[in-house]
Amino acid sequence: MESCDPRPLVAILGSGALARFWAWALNGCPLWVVGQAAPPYHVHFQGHTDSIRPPFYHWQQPIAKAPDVVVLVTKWRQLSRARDWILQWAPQSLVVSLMNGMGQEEALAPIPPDHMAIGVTTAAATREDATAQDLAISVQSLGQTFLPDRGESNLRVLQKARPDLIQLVDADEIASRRWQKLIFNSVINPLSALADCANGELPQHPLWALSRPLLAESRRIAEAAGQCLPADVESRLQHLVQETAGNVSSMLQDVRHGYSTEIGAINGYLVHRANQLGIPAPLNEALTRLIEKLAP
Ligand SMILES: NC(=O)C1=CN([C@@H]2O[C@H](COP(=O)(O)OP(=O)(O)OC[C@H]3O[C@@H](n4cnc5c(N)ncnc54)[C@H](OP(=O)(O)O)[C@@H]3O)[C@@H](O)[C@H]2O)C=CC1
Ligand SMILES: CC(C)(CO)C(=O)C(=O)O
Repeated sequence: MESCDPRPLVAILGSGALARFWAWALNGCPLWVVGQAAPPYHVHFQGHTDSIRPPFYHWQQPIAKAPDVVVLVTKWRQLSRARDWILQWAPQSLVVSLMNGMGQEEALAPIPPDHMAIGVTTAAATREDATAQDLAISVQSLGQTFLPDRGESNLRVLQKARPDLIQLVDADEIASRRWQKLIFNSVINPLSALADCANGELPQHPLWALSRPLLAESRRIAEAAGQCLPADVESRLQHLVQETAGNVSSMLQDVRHGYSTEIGAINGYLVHRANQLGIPAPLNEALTRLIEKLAP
């Protein structure tokens, strides 16, 4: 029998920290997770632990029904597999990406741009798997999640499910928020990966001396690309570092596990845009090379 639930069916692609975060945050909504690490997931937040067991499919498993919305929260190294899954199982679904970095639209081709809603989140969760059977995350910050408001009713329903977490904003606001997040990641992620420390320890580390010139360089690139960043971007960066103080950045987690990182979509993207615009990006280029050497 057809379901008459008016809420969209959500497929969360990926079974890592952010995927588990959204499975927890949207618990109670019709959703399932697609990935390699099957539930239950234990979610530690503010001294409490919730255990959730969302319906789950392995990547290669056939699904019963196409989802209305796909929430894309894999790492860049797994993006082509996620794209192929969407093309096979959910070609008409709305794809909401909350991945860090830029260039998803190009990387997800041939999925049409009007099937994509690229958003951005400042939520922070760390994967803390004890064993392959004991999967957990620690939520450091609920953050804010911005999605484009293009009149899609499915996104409005999702926003109403978690109005405390999700905001629908116009295209200019999304672009500005994405650039801000890109710039924050371009500073916090490679510096924490090189310093091998949690975000909150960074300001005391000698490598943090690079943060100001790096921020200035990235800001020049953003402005040359037509993005006017808020005047207080530096204090916003410091605030994010404090808010995610206990977090091991996603880039440092990758380096520690010996996985390739998302540097190409973060600092590498800034270098690419700087080259297109004919302006220098020596710090972003140096950091990209250092991280690529650390985690090829
Ligand atoms: N974590 C965070 O706080 C934030 C992350 N992001 C972004 O979200 C995206 C996803 O990041 P995140 O969720 O942190 O990535 P993770 O490193 O936690 O997970 C990445 C992938 O690792 C695989 N995986 C999960 N569990 C295991 C396991 N037990 N053993 C081996 N592999 C496992 C999953 O693969 P599979 O897909 O096959 O299931 C998963 O998609 C990235 O673009 C990131 O930059 C953005 C904001 C905050
Ligand atoms: C906000 C931040 C820096 C939290 O660690 C993040 O997005 C990441 O780790 O990739």
